[in-house]
Amino acid sequence: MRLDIVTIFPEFFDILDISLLGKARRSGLIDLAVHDLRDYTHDRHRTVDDTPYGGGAGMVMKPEPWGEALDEVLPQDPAGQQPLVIFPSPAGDVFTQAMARELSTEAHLVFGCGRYEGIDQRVFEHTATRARVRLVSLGDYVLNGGEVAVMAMIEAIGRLVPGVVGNPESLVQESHENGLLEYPSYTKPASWRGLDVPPILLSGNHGAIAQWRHEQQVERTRRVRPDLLES
Ligand SMILES: NC(=O)c1ccno1
Repeated sequence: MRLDIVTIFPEFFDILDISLLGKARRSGLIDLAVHDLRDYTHDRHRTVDDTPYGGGAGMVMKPEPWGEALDEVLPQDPAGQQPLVIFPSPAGDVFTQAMARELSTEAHLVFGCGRYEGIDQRVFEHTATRARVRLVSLGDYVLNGGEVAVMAMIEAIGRLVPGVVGNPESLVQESHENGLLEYPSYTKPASWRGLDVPPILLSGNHGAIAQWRHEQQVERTRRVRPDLLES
């Protein structure tokens, strides 16, 4: 999987050199490049924003730097499947585990990190003439920019790329994978500060353990996220 990130804070993504994603990059499972939007400006101040047409508070990201950055990142003649360009936005489709799994099968994802009051609308329109474009939201709240959202999405998507997580079994019983929240987990010691591990987990009866875990998932989901049981 190829990942490109366009941002005015490239150093924000230095953390992607460590942990599972860093290992996936070194093994070649994931090819990631971060691009500084200011490298596509041509004035002394490396300007990426300007005042909004129609007035209003704040600044809007100029289209020209975005156009030149995406000229470099997107294939000029997309022979194969067009890349998917994702712009984090509170106005986007809500990011879910199902979406993460869907996106983990993409060959090339490009993430465009907006800042200020947002990106000139024509960037989305022009990019859609040469790639698939999706606005995606982490949830109903506003961040100062897209970088935090892109970090979360890359983590959620990257870990689902085959080979990134050592034991794929560990991906199966996670929250939201089967529409339910995960069951509670325990490890040694069997008793800690007067709190004991549920005896069923020490029974060695794998069938009974699986049943108990499913019951825990349903109970936790009903208590915390009843909406998941409606879908
Ligand atoms: N809710 C979000 O994903 C978001 C992205 C940028 N600002 O907010």
